[in-house]
Amino acid sequence: MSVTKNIVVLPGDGIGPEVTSEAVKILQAVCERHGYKLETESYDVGGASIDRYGRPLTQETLEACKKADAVLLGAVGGSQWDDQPKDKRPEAALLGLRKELGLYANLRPIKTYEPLLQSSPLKEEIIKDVDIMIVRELTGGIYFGRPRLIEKTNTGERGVDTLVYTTEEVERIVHTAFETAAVRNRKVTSVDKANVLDSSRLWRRTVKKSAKQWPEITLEHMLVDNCAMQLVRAPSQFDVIVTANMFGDILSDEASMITGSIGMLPSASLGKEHAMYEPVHGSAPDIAGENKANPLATIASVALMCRYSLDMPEAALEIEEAIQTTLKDGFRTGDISTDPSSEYLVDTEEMGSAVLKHLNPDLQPGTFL
Ligand SMILES: NC(=O)C1=CN([C@@H]2O[C@H](COP(=O)(O)OP(=O)(O)OC[C@H]3O[C@@H](n4cnc5c(N)ncnc54)[C@H](O)[C@@H]3O)[C@@H](O)[C@H]2O)C=CC1
Ligand SMILES: CC(C)CC(=O)C(=O)O
Ligand SMILES: [Mg+2]
Repeated sequence: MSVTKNIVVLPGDGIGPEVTSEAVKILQAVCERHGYKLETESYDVGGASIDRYGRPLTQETLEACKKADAVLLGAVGGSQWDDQPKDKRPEAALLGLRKELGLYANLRPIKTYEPLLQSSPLKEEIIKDVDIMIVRELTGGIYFGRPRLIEKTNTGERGVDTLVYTTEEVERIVHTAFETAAVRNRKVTSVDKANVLDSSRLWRRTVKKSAKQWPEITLEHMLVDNCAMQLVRAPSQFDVIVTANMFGDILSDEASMITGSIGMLPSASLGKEHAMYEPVHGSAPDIAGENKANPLATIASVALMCRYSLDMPEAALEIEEAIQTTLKDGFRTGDISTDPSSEYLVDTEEMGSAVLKHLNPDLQPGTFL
């Protein structure tokens, strides 16, 4: 690994630029501390790219992402681009990046932060020991299947989406899930809808067959509707959840409330050659431009970047520890605050600065993995 870390930053739309700029501050600090030079290049993506170039993702941006050590993305989307044709919508940039960079494995850690136990709408005794890794398949399934269209019929219109999974796609995500479980608590829950969908029947059959390579890991199968319920009823039963693209998308937003807010959940999108890091949340147009967004999901995504892409595992621990101590000291953005008159109620920039101040070299074991 060279002494320079080259990162492409794609701030995107809405709160994306606000949260990525706080995360870059943290990345800069840990690179300096560990003797690396950080070089960042920023590119428009999503709606910002449509406004500037007429396209949500340019070839230049894609090429830059391919050359970088890692990519940090904020979020894309907003109602002002709703009338664009589907392949020119901001979200097409995200799907395009994932596909073109081969990012088939999306890791979404959900771990309770002790100081936030009271911010969750769920009871403390239900969420207190939660430590789940959702492993979401990211480049297949219904978001990518063809045909996909809306067409006229004799009586009106019909909309069509297509859900396809191949054995190869299932095998490689199962491999990620089992290898992840092997360094965690050795349990994989494969979530599907095999009582109805053929793609899920193939998924389940392939998972069962592949699982034989990891006899030391417990495998269970769960239908997605039951899983949605179990995540609220008894989330500590889960270690690694492996699931299809859309199921993982929905279940992770649901699971974010275990931690208190969607503003807390980071993610790593990994492929064989490239990696992209992004918060689980979207562009939050309702609070965009107000300096109100919680930057911790994006800051925690930078920790994952240090661990999986930059060969800086100590820096990952430092960032995760700094988030913990910042929360322990009481700092809260609005989404995780239970006291609107607290002197510790902070804005996006203040939260980023608080984490920066808490970066501490004397570390406890990390929070994720
Ligand atoms: N990865 C991405 O770029 C994603 C993009 N989107 C896009 O984002 C746009 C808005 O989508 P929504 O369904 O509203 O989902 P969203 O995740 O942007 O927002 C849902 C709710 O959570 C709040 N929220 C989200 N992130 C927050 C943060 N960091 N701090 C505090 N509160 C936060 C928002 O204010 C909003 O009330 C849409 O155009 C959608 O397509 C949605 C999800 C992911
Ligand atoms: C464009 C969507 C698939 C983005 C999203 O909601 C996600 O990846 O979580
Ligand atoms: Mg989502």
